[in-house]
Amino acid sequence: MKLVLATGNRGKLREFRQMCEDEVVAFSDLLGAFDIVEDGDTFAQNALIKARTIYEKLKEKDPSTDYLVISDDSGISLPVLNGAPGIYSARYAGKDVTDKENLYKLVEAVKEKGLKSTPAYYTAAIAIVSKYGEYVVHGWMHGDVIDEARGEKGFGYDPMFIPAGFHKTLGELDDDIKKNISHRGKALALAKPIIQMLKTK
Ligand SMILES: O=c1nc[nH]c2c1ncn2[C@H]1C[C@H](O)[C@@H](COP(=O)(O)OP(=O)(O)OP(=O)(O)O)O1
Ligand SMILES: [Mg+2]
Repeated sequence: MKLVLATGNRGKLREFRQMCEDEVVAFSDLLGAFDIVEDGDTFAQNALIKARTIYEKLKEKDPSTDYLVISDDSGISLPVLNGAPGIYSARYAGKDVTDKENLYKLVEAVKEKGLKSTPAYYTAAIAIVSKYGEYVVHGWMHGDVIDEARGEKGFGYDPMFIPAGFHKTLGELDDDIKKNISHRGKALALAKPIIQMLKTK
């Protein structure tokens, strides 16, 4: 069974493909690319919005196929910023901004607090939508963000995030380290048995 991933984020698509044994198809390959309005109040609500939207459009297009759609809504939260940017991580620097603009705005926010580093955590909510129902699982990754960006690996805020127990940023660490400790990897570890159960129904 193909897993359809309801994301437009290339970094996420790469990581899901690295972590999933099943073939992961980007929804844009089946439906063309389009934005989905994420107006939920939580990561879980936004993940469900994305997975439901793609599932419904696929069913309209091809009613005879059983699709299993998964999505990921994720972000970074800083207690020193009362949890910001949180669910607004993708648009922290504004509408239609790049990862780099978001990253450097958060680096500046850490500097404005007069800090060299401060605790932070990533949250990932993965939603699964199929004809048998809907499921949501979560994963978190704790660490610190620093007042500079180091390395080009990963995506988004990775160059300023140092996972707990490490001294390098996720911009400096390889994907094969990140996938074993990340919020996305932990959420996917919970999603996989559900996906397996749905595949065998
Ligand atoms: O592992 C990560 N490493 C670095 N940054 C990350 C990570 N995980 C999420 N993030 C950041 C990127 C984006 O600024 C926001 C996700 O926003 P989010 O709406 O879930 O994703 P998105 O808009 O990029 O793509 P989509 O909604 O199509 O899945 O948090
Ligand atoms: Mg998004």
